[in-house]
Amino acid sequence: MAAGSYPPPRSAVSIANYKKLMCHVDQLSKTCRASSWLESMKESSPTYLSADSDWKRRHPSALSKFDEITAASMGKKIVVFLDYDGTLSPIVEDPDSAFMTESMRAAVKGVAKYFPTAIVTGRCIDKVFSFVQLEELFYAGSHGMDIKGPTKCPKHIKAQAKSILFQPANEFLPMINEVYNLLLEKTKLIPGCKVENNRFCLSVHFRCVEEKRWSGLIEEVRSVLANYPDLRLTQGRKVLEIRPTIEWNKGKAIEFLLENLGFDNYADILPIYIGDDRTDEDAFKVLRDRQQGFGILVSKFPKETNATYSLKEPSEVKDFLLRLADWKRFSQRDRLKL
Ligand SMILES: O=P(O)(O)OC[C@H]1O[C@H](O[C@H]2O[C@H](CO)[C@@H](O)[C@H](O)[C@H]2O)[C@H](O)[C@@H](O)[C@@H]1O
Repeated sequence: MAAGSYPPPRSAVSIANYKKLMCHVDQLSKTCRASSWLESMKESSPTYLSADSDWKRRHPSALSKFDEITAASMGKKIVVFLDYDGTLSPIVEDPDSAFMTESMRAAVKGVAKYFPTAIVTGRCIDKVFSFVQLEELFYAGSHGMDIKGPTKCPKHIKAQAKSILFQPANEFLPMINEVYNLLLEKTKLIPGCKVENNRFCLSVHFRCVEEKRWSGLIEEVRSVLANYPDLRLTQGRKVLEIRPTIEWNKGKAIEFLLENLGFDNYADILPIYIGDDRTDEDAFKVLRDRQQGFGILVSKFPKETNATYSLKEPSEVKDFLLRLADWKRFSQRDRLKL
């Protein structure tokens, strides 16, 4: 008998046995779905690739190809997009302690002096602002579902861009808060688990949860979400992320920002996006598909990516940002000398 066929063949199996069988099939498929989540939780993100040398050729260091990047920007306006965790700050166990260094802050401030610069993060804006503390930046929090212009506008930012405020998932706020409370309750007995409210999305952290408890955790999370079909589950670096099912992500957020920065000719912009996680791939893909600008993946290991270039870790991100600001400063000075 084909599993799940309907109506049940009465001659072959009694109704009671059929129900038992269906229950078993249902359990089995739940276990399969949970175990595929479990497998994915065990992997890093995005998926690691084993062969190294070809990857480095396809995604060379943005530092070694710095001249190529600046050459492509000739006659164009560079716009800088920066992910936060794992890009500007190293990954740490406690999400509340993911501070960026003073020298990284100075490097970000340096690029923002010359180029429109945005932080694009899964965090809520208030939280990421408490880490970054730079008023001259655009912020796209909650995976791009909360976009805000700078509170202190550098001269090169057009006035209309300053007032940007866009929140495409507003109607989901009550639901997100309800699910946040349910998840707090459901996971309170799982040692090391932390639920973070990122305003328009939620994070369930399992970095500090013993691996033997991961399957229990994913079951709890999925049991809560079963009653909320308008929310979906994705995964980042040792974190389960819950967000509205709307067609919005970091890629859409950067498209929105590019279109609303107030430049006359959108085609004359060269966006540079630097990020380390799966959610950043949406932004890399937008740039790749539009053949506009460059994605830079931050990773020590080869990973499947839509980024063009790579950087190994936040300290290299800092070097890249410092170099970009220096390059602009010197090229402006040279122009003045002419
Ligand atoms: O888009 P991002 O800025 O990269 O935000 C993605 C998630 O980042 C944070 O979690 C990650 O960093 C933590 C601190 O280093 C680390 O403990 C955790 O394991 C990582 O997944 C943030 O806490 C999450 O809410 C974001 O979704």
